[in-house]
Amino acid sequence: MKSGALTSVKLPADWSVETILPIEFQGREITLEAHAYQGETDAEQMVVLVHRDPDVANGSAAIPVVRIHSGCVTGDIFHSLRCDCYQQLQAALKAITEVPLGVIVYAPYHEGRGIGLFKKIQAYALQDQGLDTVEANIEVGAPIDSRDYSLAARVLQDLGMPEIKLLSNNPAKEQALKAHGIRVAERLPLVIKPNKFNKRYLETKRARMAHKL
Ligand SMILES: Nc1nc2c(ncn2[C@@H]2O[C@H](COP(=O)(O)OP(=O)(O)OP(=O)(O)O)[C@@H](O)[C@H]2O)c(=O)[nH]1
Ligand SMILES: [Zn+2]
Repeated sequence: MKSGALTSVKLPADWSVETILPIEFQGREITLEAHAYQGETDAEQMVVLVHRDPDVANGSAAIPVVRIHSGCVTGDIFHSLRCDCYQQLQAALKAITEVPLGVIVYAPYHEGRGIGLFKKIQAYALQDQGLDTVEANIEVGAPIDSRDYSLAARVLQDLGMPEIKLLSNNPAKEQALKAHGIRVAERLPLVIKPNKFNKRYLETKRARMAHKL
């Protein structure tokens, strides 16, 4: 295990394991590396999928295209139309498999922008009554966005990826990674066409959370 540049995150001795994960994607079988990481607490676990194109000479030296994806049970698993998470995840999978080196850092504990599944559904119920996504978080007594990117940054360092191309529309995510020592060479947009269920949510992200939509 390589030692990372960041020392702020206290990690257990055995904080990473690695295996191979074959997946079916768009009718094709793709074999990815799967790394699991364990943060300071049991709750902070993430899986990192790495795609390396075996046909590209020295592909591992390329600047990786990276998606840091916040867990969304309703979207990622059930393809909810209230958010854009599922489509973003699919677009990210496509993007990482089309480059010499591509990575998805999947953080289940970032569910609901860090407030967890129960409170997110509570916030949805308030949005049904007219609140927007920001107001609803405040109403349930939660921060608007409580995600912490220190572990993600530490993991990228461990993987030998101190410089990345970030798949995201969220400038705050880019800033947070930079603050934790990751160089973001480029931010690659991941814009999904709105539908009638997520139109207001996406509009609020643009207007109140500075997302580049
Ligand atoms: N609290 C809360 N969380 C939500 C809501 N809708 C989606 N989420 C969560 O928001 C997270 C995704 O964050 P987003 O703000 O959509 O996007 P982002 O990750 O900041 O930015 P991108 O990189 O551009 O996708 C997931 O964990 C979702 O579960 C909502 O209305 N309230
Ligand atoms: Zn979602």
